[in-house]
Amino acid sequence: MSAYQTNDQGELMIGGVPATQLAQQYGTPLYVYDVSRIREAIQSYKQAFATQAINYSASYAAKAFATVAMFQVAASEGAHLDLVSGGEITTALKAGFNMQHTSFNGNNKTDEELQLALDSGLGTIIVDNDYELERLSRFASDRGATQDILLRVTPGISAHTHAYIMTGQADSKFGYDVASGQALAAIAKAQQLPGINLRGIHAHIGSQIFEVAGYVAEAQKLVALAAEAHYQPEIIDLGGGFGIRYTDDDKPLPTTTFIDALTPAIQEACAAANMTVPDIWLEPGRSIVGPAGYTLYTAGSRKVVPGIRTYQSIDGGMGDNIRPALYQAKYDVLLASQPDAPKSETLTIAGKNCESGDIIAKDVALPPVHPGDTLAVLATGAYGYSMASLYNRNPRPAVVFAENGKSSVVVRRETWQDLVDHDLDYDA
Ligand SMILES: Cc1ncc(COP(=O)(O)O)c(C=O)c1O
Ligand SMILES: N[C@@H](CCCC[NH3+])C(=O)O
Repeated sequence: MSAYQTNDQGELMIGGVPATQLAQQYGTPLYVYDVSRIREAIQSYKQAFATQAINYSASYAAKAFATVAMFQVAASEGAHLDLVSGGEITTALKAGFNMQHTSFNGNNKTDEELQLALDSGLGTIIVDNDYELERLSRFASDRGATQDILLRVTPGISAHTHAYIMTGQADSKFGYDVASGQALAAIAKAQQLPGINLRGIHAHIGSQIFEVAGYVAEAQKLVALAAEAHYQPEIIDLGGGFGIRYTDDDKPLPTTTFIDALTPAIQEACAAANMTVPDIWLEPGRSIVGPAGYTLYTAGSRKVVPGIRTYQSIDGGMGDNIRPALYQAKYDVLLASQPDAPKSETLTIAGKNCESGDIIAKDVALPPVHPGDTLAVLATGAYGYSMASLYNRNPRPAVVFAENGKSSVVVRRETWQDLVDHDLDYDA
């Protein structure tokens, strides 16, 4: 699929609605999702597994974009949810999500979060460490309950991605270390503790990954760990991390390529270890919502630094998209009214925050841009809204869903008044 769609007039279309119309109707900066693309991405996991003789579950990793409306779309497509905080659990409850179909990850779950998970009947808690395991055992036993869990382990695999989003290598804050024997000990311990039903093993090797080799190695490592522990898992959860296209530099693999590689890897490893093939669980986040999301901005002031570059400022920036500043992430930018017009300008798209590093895209080729024009940044659907901040007291943008030519607000725009509503006077 092309990275974007246009209508007969050559205008950028999102979910069947012209992007300039969305900008006019709802204001900018604005997050817009093409909901059909979210649905297609969820279905791509189902279709990829359909050809495999294996039981599976695909949980949407909510951290990529956690809102009530998104969880309702996930439910309508039959996806499960992976949650990482009390806030995400509360969002799932508000969305009316079947909590049995959710899992709960995180390296430092608080007592309140564990109790909320138990209160809400959350399906599977993915336990990260002994401190959590012992408290969960106690909390569940105290209420006469038994909680299904997986154990999160760190398999010692370095995926080729940005250092900040690598998680599977041994030097990581997440999970029980496999190499030093922590994971082996945890499997034995979890099987003994009251209030705990150990259903399997979980790992996540990183994010924005474009190779199957890491997943194959991960699958083999998890099966080997189970075999060494003389433990037959019901579930092996390989996490998420499937890479997407931000610019032409990124070459994402089709979902089927990943599934076609990791399924036989698990089957063969299980056959060699004389184990029954467990269910495979995955937790894709970025690949479900990333390409479906656009951020619309209005062009404002411009500064030409002769012989160096031209800064074109927009009415948003690092507050709504921290990824360029945090990971040196690259994005494509389009002139929404005529994305395919001849590109005669080279512009650096600068945010409005008080940071020199608040640059959304450097030296991008664009048609002539004038103040008031709508600019669209592509593939901002994952980790844009969910990592947004209030830096400089810029309110967070609204989120709009567009599908089949219709659009509606699913998160209302924050106002300046919202920002001060939480402030209290201090009687100095
Ligand atoms: C445990 C876990 N599962 C799933 C994900 C989702 O990853 P991605 O959005 O790259 O698919 C993450 C984030 O990297 C994660 O930490
Ligand atoms: N937030 C990161 C990915 C880390 C995901 C969580 N483990 C990103 O924007 O790429």
